[in-house]
Amino acid sequence: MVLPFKHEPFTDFNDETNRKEFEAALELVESELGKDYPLVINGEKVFTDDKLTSINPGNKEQVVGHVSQATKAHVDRAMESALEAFKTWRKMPAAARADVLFKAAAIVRRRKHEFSAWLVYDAGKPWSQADGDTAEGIDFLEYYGRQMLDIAGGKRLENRPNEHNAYFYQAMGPGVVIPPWNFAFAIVCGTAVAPIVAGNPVLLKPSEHTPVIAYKLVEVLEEAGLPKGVLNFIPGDPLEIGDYLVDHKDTHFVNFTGSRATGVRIMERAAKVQPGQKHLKRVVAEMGGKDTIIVDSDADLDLAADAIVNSAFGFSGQKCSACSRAIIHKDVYDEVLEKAIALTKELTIGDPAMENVYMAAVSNQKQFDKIRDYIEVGKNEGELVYGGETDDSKGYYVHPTIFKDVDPNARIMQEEIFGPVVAFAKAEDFDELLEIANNTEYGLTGAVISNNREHLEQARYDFHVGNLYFNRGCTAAIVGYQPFGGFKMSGTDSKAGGPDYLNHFLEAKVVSETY
Ligand SMILES: NC(=O)c1ccc[n+]([C@@H]2O[C@H](COP(=O)([O-])OP(=O)(O)OC[C@H]3O[C@@H](n4cnc5c(N)ncnc54)[C@H](O)[C@@H]3O)[C@@H](O)[C@H]2O)c1
Ligand SMILES: N[C@@H](CCC=O)C(=O)O
Repeated sequence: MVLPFKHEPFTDFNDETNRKEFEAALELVESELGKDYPLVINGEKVFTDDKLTSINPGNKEQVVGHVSQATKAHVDRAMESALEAFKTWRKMPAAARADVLFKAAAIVRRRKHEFSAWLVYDAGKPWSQADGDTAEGIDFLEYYGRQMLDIAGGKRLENRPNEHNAYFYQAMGPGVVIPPWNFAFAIVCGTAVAPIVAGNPVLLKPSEHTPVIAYKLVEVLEEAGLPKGVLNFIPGDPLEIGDYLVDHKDTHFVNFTGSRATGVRIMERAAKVQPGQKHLKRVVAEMGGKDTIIVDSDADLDLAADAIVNSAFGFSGQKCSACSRAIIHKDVYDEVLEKAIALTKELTIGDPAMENVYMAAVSNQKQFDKIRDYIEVGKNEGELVYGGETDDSKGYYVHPTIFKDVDPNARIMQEEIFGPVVAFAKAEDFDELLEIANNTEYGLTGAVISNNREHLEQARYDFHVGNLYFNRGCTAAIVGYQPFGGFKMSGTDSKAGGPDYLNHFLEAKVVSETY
């Protein structure tokens, strides 16, 4: 009997014992940096000469690992092994498939700080953010295992005399999983294990920025008993194998999370039927955000400032859910801005491998350059009232940055920056707060800080985002509690960590028997 789902608790780093244990995990992982990692195809470890090097974003000199890169020929081999594995994995009882996930969750839980320490080095995550990422990965394993058990029996249909009707779900076939680097354990884990537990073998192409922690997941699933060929690990240059994976005639689905540009490209390519392809491909594409917190005239202003600062600067704003727009009622604008600046001044920034800091380096040079450029753009679009400093001499450090009096149509109000930059703007009344909140092409998360029940109810239906929060920040959805996915150009609204998620990777079948 499986216990009810409960989300994995976060570690309290004020506790001396927890801090010591985390430091020990960092030491362990540091002693393992710089190793070589293979592809995994049909359970076989394949080392290639062409390797990508993963570095610590907080300390560019430090090599986290050298990871073999797959070619198109490797993709073909991986697909063949996935097709072979599909023959048996799809018929494995749902409970047995779920057990692999439950066992993997138990393994990761026992080695939780070690996984988080890998995230500190591979993704540059501060301790608490790394801990949250690992906890979310555990949650996905526990939640999707249970969800599979729940739907394994199918749905009830009506029966007539001498006729028995059955409605059940079956796997679709092998698919491709393409995650981003920003939740380098949780999203990799969730987007891979959901189709797997549903019975579909997977080709996993991790982000080129965080391949080592992705390999650690592959090891765990193997240890948990996943049969060979069900999870093929094929890191590689997206320019070489990205389109090839999506276009492959045997790809049945693409489970993608990443930028709008890549998601749209995948959608378009996957729609084209290739020679020899005998099915339509499904695409789950969870993409970017330009997320807004609106603050009403009647609101808890300390809560508002806290929500804005933590949603904008947690993990340096590198969350699709991050608050990059704070739209404030004119009566409380100055006060909220002042409080937000005061809170931001208290944030600590540094190398996350050295101490438990609030913010660390951003992920990579491309990210750093992009954010720095947007800060320059912002200087012409509003008034820089805090931060703006950047330094990539040792790692990719960007300080938390606040602009005020920005036109809601300005570039820094419309384009996803994916860094620690938040723009403030003023609105006349609640209608205008909502109008500005909705005036982007994205629709992922948003929050309303208000004591006015009528206004909250108005926002419930008129604030067009997939994940809307009242009187809290707009980040940190929890599996099973806030299923996650966006509207508009934020994606296909897949609601990861929610009760319908596995259906994206299943076909419903009806069998009707006459007696
Ligand atoms: N909506 C969500 O749930 C969610 C969650 C996390 C991140 N994101 C978004 O992800 C973005 C940041 O991640 P990123 O920088 O890794 O995004 P990205 O689009 O650059 O890369 C995402 C993945 O796609 C791969 N890729 C790149 N080009 C490809 C191609 N032509 N074909 C196939 N695969 C290709 C990359 O190698 C990577 O694995 C942000 O826009 C963020 O908002 C969204
Ligand atoms: N699910 C995460 C965001 C994932 C994207 O980066 C959150 O709710 O903050």
